[in-house]
Amino acid sequence: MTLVLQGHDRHADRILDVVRNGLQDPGNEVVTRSWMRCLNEYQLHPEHPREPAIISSAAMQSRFERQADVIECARYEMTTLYQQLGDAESAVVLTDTDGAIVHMVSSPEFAAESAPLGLRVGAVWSEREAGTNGMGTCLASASPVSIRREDHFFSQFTGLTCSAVPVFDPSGEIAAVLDVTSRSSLMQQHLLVLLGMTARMIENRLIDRRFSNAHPLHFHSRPEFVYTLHEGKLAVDGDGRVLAANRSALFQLGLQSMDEVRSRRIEDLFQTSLEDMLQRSSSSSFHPVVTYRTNAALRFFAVARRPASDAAPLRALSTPAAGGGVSASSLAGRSAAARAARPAPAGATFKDVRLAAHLETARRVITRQTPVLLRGETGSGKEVFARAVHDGSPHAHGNFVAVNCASLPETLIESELFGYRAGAFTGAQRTGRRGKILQADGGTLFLDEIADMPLELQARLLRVLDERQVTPLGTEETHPVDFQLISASHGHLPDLVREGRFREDLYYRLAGIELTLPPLRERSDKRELIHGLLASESGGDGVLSPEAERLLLEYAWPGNIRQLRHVLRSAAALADGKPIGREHLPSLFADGGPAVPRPQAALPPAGPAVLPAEAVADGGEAPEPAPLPKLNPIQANERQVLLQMLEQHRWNVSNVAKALDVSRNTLYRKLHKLHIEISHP
Ligand SMILES: Nc1ncnc2c1ncn2[C@@H]1O[C@H](COP(=O)(O)OP(=O)(O)OP(=O)(O)O)[C@@H](O)[C@H]1O
Repeated sequence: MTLVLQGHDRHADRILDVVRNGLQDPGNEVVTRSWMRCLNEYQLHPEHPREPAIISSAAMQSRFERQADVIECARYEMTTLYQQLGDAESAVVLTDTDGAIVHMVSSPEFAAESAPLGLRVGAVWSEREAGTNGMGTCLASASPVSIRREDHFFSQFTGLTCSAVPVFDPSGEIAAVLDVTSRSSLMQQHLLVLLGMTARMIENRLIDRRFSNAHPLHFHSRPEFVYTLHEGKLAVDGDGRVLAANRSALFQLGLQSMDEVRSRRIEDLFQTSLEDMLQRSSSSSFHPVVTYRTNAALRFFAVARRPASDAAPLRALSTPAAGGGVSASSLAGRSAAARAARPAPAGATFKDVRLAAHLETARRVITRQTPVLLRGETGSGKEVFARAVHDGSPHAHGNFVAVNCASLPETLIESELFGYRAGAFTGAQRTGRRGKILQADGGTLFLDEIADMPLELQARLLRVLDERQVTPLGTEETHPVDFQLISASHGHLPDLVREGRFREDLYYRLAGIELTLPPLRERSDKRELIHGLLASESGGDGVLSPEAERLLLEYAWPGNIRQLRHVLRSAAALADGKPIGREHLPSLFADGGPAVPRPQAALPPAGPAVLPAEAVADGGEAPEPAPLPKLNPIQANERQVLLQMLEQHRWNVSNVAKALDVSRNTLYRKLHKLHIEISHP
């Protein structure tokens, strides 16, 4: 490793000079004060570097035990942060309050290179031992710090840059330090923000964990911030007394310390009782209810719940019913059936070099519970890819549950995702319904077109991802859930974040790793894909003439694999057993020409295969084409027009939406209503 000692005399001189002659750069006060402590208090000298102090593994055991819940709460967040950084020459590190490293996430290469410097579990990074450094100086100053290369007291660390933030426990004491140590000194400001967010997530988890017998109370002065990282969070006992609060709660209540809030009653803080809040929260399906701050007459929006430890077993929600309720045991049975019956799409191939590498990466990171965000043009195979990741993952025995956020009516997304109790709202099924999130428990949840999720639901989803538990509408029961998350978008989410249409914190949550799938025209396995799909669309006896093959290989495929599948299906039907030639691929290759004709023989009367939405969403058995439900003459006409437009635009929904001047959301809803299936052949 090139973390060099070179120039250490000059480095030492600079430190001694600054300490003796006072501050030259007021911006560096934290560093200068640390240098002073190192020299005067700890009697360290920059010219006499020390060997890293390492605690024996026997002694570390008791530290692990002491810090067990903090480490447990931090483990997942640290892995997520590491994936987000995408910096192979960095480590995310957690120390206890003595500066001893208790957990670390990094690449094996970086771990091996930096271990001799003491960057490993068991090493102590307090200022007393290691001089000025991210972890030690954060502990000493009890505040976030960035220690860049030459800020380090000892020259052996000047190849590194560290950013560190304190993690507080529910009593307001520092419980740990979270640090990123990297060779790169870029983006420190950005890094401190990310670290701060991660620390808050750990702190919130710690409250849930240590106070699982208490009533959680979430609040904020703006309703859209309830259930987010910015919310105030209190743990309240059965008598309505506050046991713990997060930092945001103190800030919003205008209090300085935990002592000022501990043992205060809910009535003192919000002019209402805990019972009243619980009742109103429950009857509002856990949408935030208004409440007031006593003295400052401030208005808050709040949700109170029963303790997580009271969570009812899954059975409470699961009535076996034709209408969608599914019992835990029947779910297990269905899960097995789904696995047996769920084939990879016929002709599926991932041999393109980029795609194969992405598949490998996604399969690797998903085992570490890192969420995967897929980008790719419409029809490029994001769902098929997600399914392949699921099938090769440790959760493959569970369900693969796909939810298309754009195709669900806004009013239904919430109940589809979270489920509901019988009679939770007008129109609810008599038996209640398990939401998609619960269906994905033990398996994989695939959120397609995530950019179309309404903002209020983004907050609820974020909460589920943070807390790993779900509360169906109309109930107070929380159900722990364990699922792998893959989401997809063909838009650029950071742009939407910038425009305020997508929550930044949710984006970071989803994008543990972000992979862009190549469009069909760029895939190196195009030939194989064409032949595989043709075999499946023609029942195995389709043959391409050399000219047709060349045309297919050269075409730009704006609708990607979905379009290719449709074209091959039409061509196979038109050729009727003969080799497919140019004449069977009509106007597709005349630029801007009319649509590819769809042969009646291969399809139901009014268009492509029509599947009931339910049949395709859960990754269940491969569905049979269903008979077209009865439509009135106006609907039938509308349906015909839409099918024609889809054909003209090669099944590119965005382009059709543009041509009709409606949002994609509206168009998806319309398609759904008219039983036009888009995402599958
Ligand atoms: N690797 C593949 N091999 C064979 N067929 C594939 C492959 N990937 C996708 N397909 C086919 O392409 C079509 C579109 O795939 P998919 O629904 O996964 O795309 P998508 O990117 O999720 O589309 P959208 O952006 O519209 O949601 C489906 O018919 C699917 O079976």
